[in-house]
Amino acid sequence: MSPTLSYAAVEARNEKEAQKREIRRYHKGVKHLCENGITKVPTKYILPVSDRPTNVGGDHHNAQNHGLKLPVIDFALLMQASTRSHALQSLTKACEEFGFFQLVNHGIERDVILDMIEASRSFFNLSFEERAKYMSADMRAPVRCGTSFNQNIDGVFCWRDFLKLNCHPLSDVLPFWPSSPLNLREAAVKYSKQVKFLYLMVMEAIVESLGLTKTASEIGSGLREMFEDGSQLMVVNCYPDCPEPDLTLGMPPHSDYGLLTLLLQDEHVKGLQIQHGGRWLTVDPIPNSFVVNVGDHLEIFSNGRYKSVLHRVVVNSVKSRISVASLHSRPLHSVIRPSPELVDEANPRRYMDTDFATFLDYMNSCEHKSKNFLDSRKLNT
Ligand SMILES: O=C(O)CCC(=O)C(=O)O
Ligand SMILES: [Fe+2]
Repeated sequence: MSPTLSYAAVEARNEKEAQKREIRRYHKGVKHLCENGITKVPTKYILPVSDRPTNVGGDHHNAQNHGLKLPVIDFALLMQASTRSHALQSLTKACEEFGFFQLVNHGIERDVILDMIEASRSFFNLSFEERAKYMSADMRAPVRCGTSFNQNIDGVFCWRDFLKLNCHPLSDVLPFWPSSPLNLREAAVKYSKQVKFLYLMVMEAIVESLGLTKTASEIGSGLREMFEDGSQLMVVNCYPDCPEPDLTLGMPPHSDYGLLTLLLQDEHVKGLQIQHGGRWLTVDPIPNSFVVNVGDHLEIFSNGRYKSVLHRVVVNSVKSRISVASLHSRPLHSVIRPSPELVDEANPRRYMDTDFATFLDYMNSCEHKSKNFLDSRKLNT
């Protein structure tokens, strides 16, 4: 016979059940929420006033009103012997001053890019049940669909759903990638390969821009291999239009963990903001370009000369936004450490060794805020 519960106990139990149902609902993602016709942002997504996009540091005139033209790096000029050294100087300046730049004349065919965007959009237009097949809490899964920033840990959720495709080694992971929409695999394979090539070229230029001649000549042709066998994670971000965009964010302030991120921004819908000079500045999209940014691993590798920069995403009430970020680093278990050529008496080593696996463990264990992972790797110099 079951014990009789008091009225208060029944109420408390019902309340708890309702809360659990609510949490399960949020874990289904923002797209699902919107498809069910919400007209207000649920409390779970409402940021404290100080973290809201319109009110950073009490400065109501920041962010959205200030467009930012990031430094532009012309890939074709970087690849041409007669113009390389000038282009390298621009690259150094962009990495030192902004940690971000826009890469134009990158040579990736327009169709490859448009097909990737189209396939991404189609994926998020699939039914919830279809997308849910790829939901997983395992950070190392070859494919992972989810919501918010780190949904297992985030106190306040952010207004983003994502599809993460592990791209390396491709032949091992490909069978796990979504089989619908039908064009997704083909589009993502073509796109990821071409972006990887672009990354390798830019990374080589960055090694040169850091003046790592010894590293480059010692490793010789091995330099390419050093990065070629690295990890590549493609993150397709979907930010549905939001009824109250001032209360929440598509992504909270964060830095990317890898060496470099190559980001395909929506050409028509702004949203990316970077922190520069103590303000949040909106990046104006340049058609047919990539936004490239320094990640934590490059900050470590360059012994702090190039810094990863905080960025976040704001949402809007009119148009949903898609972006595709390709995050590149060394292989999962390779050690990332400051290049010995950048360490001497005047420039002591500023970071301890780390690797991608350590980062994943960190992400699983605490709320990833701002640059706290990188801070945990800093040495007191
Ligand atoms: O959507 C964007 O513009 C930025 C995405 C981003 O920061 C990321 O995926 O790490
Ligand atoms: Fe990012």
